Amino acid sequence: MTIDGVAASGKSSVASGVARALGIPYVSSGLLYRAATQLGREAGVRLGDAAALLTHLRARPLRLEALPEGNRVWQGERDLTDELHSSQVDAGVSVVAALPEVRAWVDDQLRALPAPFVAEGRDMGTNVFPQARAKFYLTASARVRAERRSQERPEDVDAVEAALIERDRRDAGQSAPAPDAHVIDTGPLTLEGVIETILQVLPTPTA
Ligand SMILES: Nc1ncnc2c1ncn2[C@@H]1O[C@H](COP(=O)(O)OP(=O)(O)O)[C@@H](O)[C@H]1O
Ligand SMILES: Nc1ccn([C@@H]2O[C@H](COP(=O)(O)OP(=O)(O)O)[C@@H](O)[C@H]2O)c(=O)n1
Repeated sequence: MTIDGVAASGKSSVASGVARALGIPYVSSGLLYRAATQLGREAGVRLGDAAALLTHLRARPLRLEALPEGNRVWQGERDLTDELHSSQVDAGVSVVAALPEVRAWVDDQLRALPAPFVAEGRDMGTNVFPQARAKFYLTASARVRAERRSQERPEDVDAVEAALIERDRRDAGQSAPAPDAHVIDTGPLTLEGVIETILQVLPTPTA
Protein backbone atom coordinates (compact mmCIF):
# COMPACT_ATOMS: atom_id res chain seq x y z
CA MET A 1 0.00 0.00 0.00
CA THR A 2 1.05 3.60 -0.52
CA ILE A 3 0.86 6.82 1.53
CA ASP A 4 1.62 10.01 -0.34
CA GLY A 5 1.07 13.64 0.55
CA VAL A 6 2.38 17.17 0.80
CA ALA A 7 5.40 18.18 2.90
CA ALA A 8 5.11 17.46 6.63
CA SER A 9 1.58 16.08 6.28
CA GLY A 10 2.46 13.15 8.54
CA LYS A 11 3.46 10.55 5.93
CA SER A 12 6.35 8.86 7.74
CA SER A 13 4.75 8.89 11.21
CA VAL A 14 1.50 7.52 9.80
CA ALA A 15 3.27 4.97 7.58
CA SER A 16 5.28 3.77 10.58
CA GLY A 17 2.11 3.33 12.67
CA VAL A 18 0.13 1.60 9.93
CA ALA A 19 3.04 -0.69 9.03
CA ARG A 20 3.54 -1.68 12.66
CA ALA A 21 -0.16 -2.48 13.01
CA LEU A 22 0.10 -4.67 9.90
CA GLY A 23 3.38 -6.27 10.98
CA ILE A 24 5.20 -5.20 7.80
CA PRO A 25 7.96 -2.63 7.14
CA TYR A 26 7.49 0.84 5.71
CA VAL A 27 9.85 2.66 3.35
CA SER A 28 10.37 6.38 3.18
CA SER A 29 11.25 7.41 -0.38
CA GLY A 30 11.92 11.01 0.66
CA LEU A 31 14.98 9.86 2.61
CA LEU A 32 16.67 8.78 -0.62
CA TYR A 33 16.01 12.18 -2.23
CA ARG A 34 17.31 13.83 0.93
CA ALA A 35 20.43 11.61 0.94
CA ALA A 36 21.15 12.42 -2.73
CA THR A 37 20.86 16.11 -1.85
CA GLN A 38 23.10 15.94 1.19
CA LEU A 39 25.78 13.92 -0.60
CA GLY A 40 25.69 16.28 -3.58
CA ARG A 41 26.06 19.30 -1.28
CA GLU A 42 28.94 17.68 0.54
CA ALA A 43 30.76 16.84 -2.71
CA GLY A 44 30.27 20.36 -4.04
CA VAL A 45 28.21 19.08 -6.98
CA ARG A 46 25.77 21.59 -8.50
CA LEU A 47 22.40 20.20 -7.46
CA GLY A 48 20.87 20.55 -10.94
CA ASP A 49 23.76 18.62 -12.59
CA ALA A 50 22.21 15.17 -12.95
CA ALA A 51 25.22 13.53 -14.61
CA ALA A 52 27.68 14.66 -11.93
CA LEU A 53 25.27 13.77 -9.14
CA LEU A 54 24.55 10.28 -10.48
CA THR A 55 28.24 9.54 -11.01
CA HIS A 56 28.82 10.48 -7.40
CA LEU A 57 25.83 8.46 -6.07
CA ARG A 58 26.69 5.35 -8.08
CA ALA A 59 30.30 5.36 -6.86
CA ARG A 60 29.21 4.60 -3.29
CA PRO A 61 25.72 3.05 -3.14
CA LEU A 62 23.26 3.79 -0.34
CA ARG A 63 21.25 1.31 1.71
CA LEU A 64 17.77 2.14 2.99
CA GLU A 65 17.18 0.30 6.27
CA ALA A 66 13.42 -0.07 6.76
CA LEU A 67 13.31 -0.03 10.57
CA PRO A 68 9.73 0.09 11.93
CA GLU A 69 10.37 3.01 14.30
CA GLY A 70 12.08 5.11 11.61
CA ASN A 71 13.93 4.32 8.38
CA ARG A 72 17.66 4.92 8.20
CA VAL A 73 20.01 5.53 5.25
CA TRP A 74 23.53 4.15 5.22
CA GLN A 75 26.51 4.69 2.97
CA GLY A 76 28.84 1.86 3.90
CA GLU A 77 29.36 2.17 7.67
CA ARG A 78 28.13 5.78 7.76
CA ASP A 79 24.58 6.44 8.98
CA LEU A 80 23.45 9.60 7.16
CA THR A 81 19.94 9.77 8.60
CA ASP A 82 20.35 12.44 11.25
CA GLU A 83 21.87 14.88 8.72
CA LEU A 84 18.96 14.61 6.31
CA HIS A 85 16.31 16.63 8.14
CA SER A 86 18.04 20.02 8.11
CA SER A 87 16.58 23.20 6.61
CA GLN A 88 19.52 23.20 4.14
CA VAL A 89 18.49 19.80 2.78
CA ASP A 90 14.81 20.92 2.79
CA ALA A 91 15.81 23.91 0.63
CA GLY A 92 17.81 21.91 -1.97
CA VAL A 93 15.92 18.65 -2.23
CA SER A 94 13.23 19.75 -4.72
CA VAL A 95 15.89 20.66 -7.29
CA VAL A 96 17.41 17.18 -6.98
CA ALA A 97 13.98 15.49 -7.01
CA ALA A 98 13.08 17.26 -10.27
CA LEU A 99 15.85 15.39 -12.12
CA PRO A 100 14.45 12.37 -14.05
CA GLU A 101 17.76 10.50 -13.61
CA VAL A 102 17.57 10.85 -9.83
CA ARG A 103 13.91 9.78 -9.84
CA ALA A 104 14.88 6.64 -11.77
CA TRP A 105 17.73 6.00 -9.29
CA VAL A 106 15.25 6.18 -6.37
CA ASP A 107 12.51 4.19 -8.13
CA ASP A 108 14.89 1.31 -8.99
CA GLN A 109 15.92 1.00 -5.34
CA LEU A 110 12.30 0.98 -4.14
CA ARG A 111 11.13 -1.55 -6.71
CA ALA A 112 13.96 -3.90 -5.70
CA LEU A 113 12.64 -4.15 -2.11
CA PRO A 114 10.85 -7.35 -1.06
CA ALA A 115 7.06 -6.90 -0.70
CA PRO A 116 4.92 -6.41 1.31
CA PHE A 117 5.64 -2.96 2.69
CA VAL A 118 4.03 0.46 3.08
CA ALA A 119 5.68 2.98 0.72
CA GLU A 120 5.47 6.69 1.53
CA GLY A 121 6.40 9.77 -0.47
CA ARG A 122 4.92 11.87 -3.26
CA ASP A 123 4.45 9.53 -6.23
CA MET A 124 4.28 6.08 -4.66
CA GLY A 125 0.67 5.51 -5.72
CA THR A 126 0.93 7.22 -9.09
CA ASN A 127 4.30 6.26 -10.59
CA VAL A 128 6.21 3.75 -8.52
CA PHE A 129 3.55 1.31 -7.27
CA PRO A 130 0.43 2.06 -9.38
CA GLN A 131 -0.79 -1.50 -8.71
CA ALA A 132 -0.86 -1.01 -4.89
CA ARG A 133 -3.96 -2.50 -3.27
CA ALA A 134 -4.70 0.62 -1.22
CA LYS A 135 -3.56 4.22 -1.68
CA PHE A 136 -3.78 7.19 0.67
CA TYR A 137 -2.95 10.87 0.25
CA LEU A 138 -2.42 13.05 3.34
CA THR A 139 -3.04 16.79 3.44
CA ALA A 140 -3.36 19.53 6.07
CA SER A 141 -3.23 23.31 5.88
CA ALA A 142 0.24 24.86 5.53
CA ARG A 143 -0.19 26.46 8.97
CA VAL A 144 -0.98 23.18 10.72
CA ARG A 145 1.94 21.48 9.02
CA ALA A 146 4.28 24.34 9.88
CA GLU A 147 3.23 24.19 13.52
CA ARG A 148 4.08 20.48 13.59
CA ARG A 149 7.32 20.78 11.63
CA SER A 150 8.57 23.79 13.61
CA GLN A 151 8.87 21.46 16.62
CA GLU A 152 11.56 19.64 14.59
CA ARG A 153 13.46 22.65 13.14
CA PRO A 154 15.24 25.62 14.75
CA GLU A 155 13.37 28.19 12.57
CA ASP A 156 10.15 29.86 13.76
CA VAL A 157 6.74 28.77 12.52
CA ASP A 158 6.40 31.56 9.91
CA ALA A 159 9.74 30.69 8.30
CA VAL A 160 8.88 26.99 8.35
CA GLU A 161 5.49 27.70 6.78
CA ALA A 162 7.03 29.78 3.97
CA ALA A 163 9.57 27.02 3.25
CA LEU A 164 6.84 24.34 3.19
CA ILE A 165 4.71 26.35 0.76
CA GLU A 166 7.69 26.89 -1.52
CA ARG A 167 8.66 23.20 -1.41
CA ASP A 168 5.05 22.14 -2.16
CA ARG A 169 5.12 24.47 -5.17
CA ARG A 170 8.38 23.00 -6.49
CA ASP A 171 7.20 19.43 -5.81
CA ALA A 172 3.77 19.93 -7.40
CA GLY A 173 4.75 18.05 -10.57
CA GLN A 174 5.19 14.74 -8.73
CA SER A 175 2.73 15.27 -5.86
CA ALA A 176 -0.77 14.82 -7.24
CA PRO A 177 -2.94 12.18 -5.52
CA ALA A 178 -3.60 9.01 -7.50
CA PRO A 179 -7.19 8.99 -8.84
CA ASP A 180 -7.92 5.96 -6.65
CA ALA A 181 -6.28 7.37 -3.47
CA HIS A 182 -8.25 8.05 -0.27
CA VAL A 183 -7.51 11.69 0.59
CA ILE A 184 -7.29 12.38 4.35
CA ASP A 185 -7.09 15.84 5.91
CA THR A 186 -4.93 15.17 8.97
CA GLY A 187 -5.56 18.70 10.35
CA PRO A 188 -8.44 17.84 12.68
CA LEU A 189 -7.09 14.37 13.57
CA THR A 190 -4.52 13.07 16.01
CA LEU A 191 -1.72 10.89 14.66
CA GLU A 192 -3.46 7.84 16.12
CA GLY A 193 -6.72 9.03 14.51
CA VAL A 194 -5.11 9.10 11.06
CA ILE A 195 -3.61 5.62 11.54
CA GLU A 196 -6.99 4.29 12.71
CA THR A 197 -8.80 5.85 9.73
CA ILE A 198 -6.43 4.13 7.32
CA LEU A 199 -6.66 0.76 9.06
CA GLN A 200 -10.47 0.94 8.87
CA VAL A 201 -10.44 1.69 5.15
CA LEU A 202 -7.91 -1.03 4.25
CA PRO A 203 -9.37 -3.90 2.28
CA THR A 204 -9.04 -7.31 3.93
CA PRO A 205 -6.65 -9.62 2.04
CA THR A 206 -9.59 -11.67 0.70
CA ALA A 207 -11.71 -8.67 -0.32
N1 LIG B 1 -2.69 14.29 13.12
C1 LIG B 1 -1.44 14.11 12.74
N2 LIG B 1 -1.19 13.43 11.64
C2 LIG B 1 0.06 13.26 11.19
N3 LIG B 1 1.18 13.77 11.81
C3 LIG B 1 0.98 14.47 12.92
C4 LIG B 1 -0.31 14.66 13.43
N4 LIG B 1 -0.19 15.40 14.54
C5 LIG B 1 1.09 15.65 14.71
N5 LIG B 1 1.84 15.07 13.74
C6 LIG B 1 3.30 15.24 13.66
O1 LIG B 1 3.66 15.95 12.49
C7 LIG B 1 5.07 15.83 12.31
C8 LIG B 1 5.39 15.64 10.83
O2 LIG B 1 5.10 14.32 10.50
P1 LIG B 1 6.03 13.46 9.54
O3 LIG B 1 5.61 12.04 9.73
O4 LIG B 1 7.45 13.82 9.69
O5 LIG B 1 5.48 14.00 8.12
P2 LIG B 1 6.05 13.78 6.66
O6 LIG B 1 6.65 12.41 6.61
O7 LIG B 1 4.84 13.94 5.79
O8 LIG B 1 7.03 14.87 6.49
C9 LIG B 1 5.52 14.65 13.19
O9 LIG B 1 6.17 15.19 14.32
C10 LIG B 1 4.18 14.02 13.57
O10 LIG B 1 4.24 13.35 14.80
N1 LIG C 1 8.33 10.09 -3.65
C1 LIG C 1 8.97 11.23 -3.40
C2 LIG C 1 9.42 11.53 -2.10
C3 LIG C 1 10.09 12.70 -1.89
N2 LIG C 1 10.34 13.54 -2.92
C4 LIG C 1 11.17 14.72 -2.76
O1 LIG C 1 11.91 14.63 -1.55
C5 LIG C 1 11.63 15.74 -0.71
C6 LIG C 1 11.68 15.30 0.73
O2 LIG C 1 10.62 14.40 0.93
P1 LIG C 1 10.17 13.99 2.39
O3 LIG C 1 9.00 13.09 2.24
O4 LIG C 1 11.34 13.51 3.17
O5 LIG C 1 9.73 15.43 2.96
P2 LIG C 1 8.68 15.78 4.07
O6 LIG C 1 7.33 15.69 3.44
O7 LIG C 1 8.90 14.76 5.14
O8 LIG C 1 9.03 17.16 4.51
C7 LIG C 1 10.33 16.32 -1.22
O9 LIG C 1 10.21 17.71 -0.93
C8 LIG C 1 10.40 16.03 -2.71
O10 LIG C 1 11.17 17.02 -3.38
C9 LIG C 1 9.87 13.25 -4.18
O11 LIG C 1 10.05 14.03 -5.11
N3 LIG C 1 9.19 12.08 -4.40
